[in-house]
Amino acid sequence: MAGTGVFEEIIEGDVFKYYTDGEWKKSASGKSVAIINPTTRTTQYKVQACTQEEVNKVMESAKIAQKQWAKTPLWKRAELLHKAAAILKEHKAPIAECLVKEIAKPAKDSVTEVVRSGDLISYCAEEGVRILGEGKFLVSDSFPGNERTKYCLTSKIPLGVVLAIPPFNYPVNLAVSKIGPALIAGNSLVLKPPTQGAVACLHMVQCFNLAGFPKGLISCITGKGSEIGDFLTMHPGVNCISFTGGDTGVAISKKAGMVPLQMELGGKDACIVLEDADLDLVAANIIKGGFSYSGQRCTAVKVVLVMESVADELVEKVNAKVAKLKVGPPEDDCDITPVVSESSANFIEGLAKDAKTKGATFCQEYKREGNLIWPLLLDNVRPDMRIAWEEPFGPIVPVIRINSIEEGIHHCNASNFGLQGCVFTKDINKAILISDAMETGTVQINSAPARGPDHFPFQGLKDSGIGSQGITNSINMMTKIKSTVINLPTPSYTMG
Ligand SMILES: NC(=O)C1=CN([C@@H]2O[C@H](COP(=O)(O)OP(=O)(O)OC[C@H]3O[C@@H](n4cnc5c(N)ncnc54)[C@H](OP(=O)(O)O)[C@@H]3O)[C@@H](O)[C@H]2O)C=CC1
Ligand SMILES: O=C(O)[C@H](O)COP(=O)(O)O
Repeated sequence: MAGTGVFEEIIEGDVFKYYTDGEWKKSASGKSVAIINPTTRTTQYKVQACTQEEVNKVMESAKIAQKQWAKTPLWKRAELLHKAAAILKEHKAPIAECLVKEIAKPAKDSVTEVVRSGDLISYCAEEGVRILGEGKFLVSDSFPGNERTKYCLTSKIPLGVVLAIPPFNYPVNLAVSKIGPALIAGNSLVLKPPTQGAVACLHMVQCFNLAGFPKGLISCITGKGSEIGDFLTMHPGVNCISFTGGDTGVAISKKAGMVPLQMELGGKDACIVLEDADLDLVAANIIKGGFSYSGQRCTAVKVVLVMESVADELVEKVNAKVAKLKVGPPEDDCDITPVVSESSANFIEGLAKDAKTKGATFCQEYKREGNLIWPLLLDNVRPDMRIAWEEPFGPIVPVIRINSIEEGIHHCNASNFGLQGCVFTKDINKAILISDAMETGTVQINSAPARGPDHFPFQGLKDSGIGSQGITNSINMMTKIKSTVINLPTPSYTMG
């Protein structure tokens, strides 16, 4: 159960504490933020509403701790990360329980998220040891006009204090996808968890605490993003921001100072279906890609662009599978669970109503109880409908019928998003041409979009982000290059 056993020290009364200087503390604000259970719509947990003064102290400690950490041998950093990964996996049950209660993630998927996060941390440790153990050696005579008088040694060094802000939908996994690379690269880390998902994050942070990381190296500041977010992201002590979320990221990138940014934002992932596609495979991937975790994934299939000649058959196959989806509470491991908040449910409903008014075909009856929205396939969606362009982050998948491949590519590229996309066809040559034409960070051939496995590069074009994630890319992004040049008085050429 949350806040018990090894997690007892992270809670006092009914409010979870925040983590700073290797200790769990109550905020001087005396205020807390309520976390609403999306299923019951009542307060499930409370976390501290941290103050700006507390943020200042955390930044100061992070700066001091980082200096020492950067002098810690790489193999020791890796060893501690492996330890944290093992502790996290050992305590997967209580952490998964938090995910079920805070974000209504189905029970089995919640466990998977924690285990995947442990594996991600271990992989960071291994990859970091490999790629940070190497540098470059350059000699000057390769550039015109130079003799071999300069030897340049380059290595990757830490940035300093990394600020990590993950979203609600993968609070643990998208937190460790920032924490692991930051720490192995010699940075300190300040985590601002999403409000929904904060308690799961606090439990995860306790696993790092139990692993024995130095005081101040990792901190976790809680509070509403709308209240402390700007203070954190504009704080002069921050040397790098790694953010995953929605439009907030666009605003942050305009306000942040001269620091490297890693932004993974929204998406409107298109699924282009050609006439020769295996329609059973497509239907299975629309269900998995569009409806898993009730469509609350940045990589969810958010619009199907299917050739008219096979559209009827595909819609029929998808509908048959939608009918089999289990709808209900996350505790029962249902496929479709309540969406994260009432405002999110209202937004999704707004998209459905707009589509109804404009004449979309509702393949199922629209049904909602509280935050629970039944899965819905909308056929004959047209470009004048909001659902054709906006991301519902809910269990609604629109289908647009197209008459040519060019029409599909045009719709995909007209989006302001460019995260992922997918194409279904048996013709690999056509698939490659379409992949090259789609303006998205990744294109999946014959499978639904996905970020994982976690070491794959993951990046969004246009409003979908800045930079690239994935373990290797994140480690590289959280370092800078340092060069040392040895200048010789006379040229020296190696003769063997
Ligand atoms: N490309 C990707 O990898 C992914 C993208 N997303 C996108 O994220 C969105 C849904 O996630 P959601 O959590 O609602 O996204 P938000 O952008 O609302 O929130 C993301 C994080 O930002 C925090 N935050 C809010 N305001 C500020 C601020 N002013 N300054 C700094 N931080 C702030 C939030 O805290 P708090 O919760 O306290 O408000 C939360 O931790 C969707 O658009 C989805 O597509 C989601 C997952 C992955
Ligand atoms: O936030 C998200 O939606 C995730 O980045 C998606 O991860 P997945 O595609 O591996 O489920």
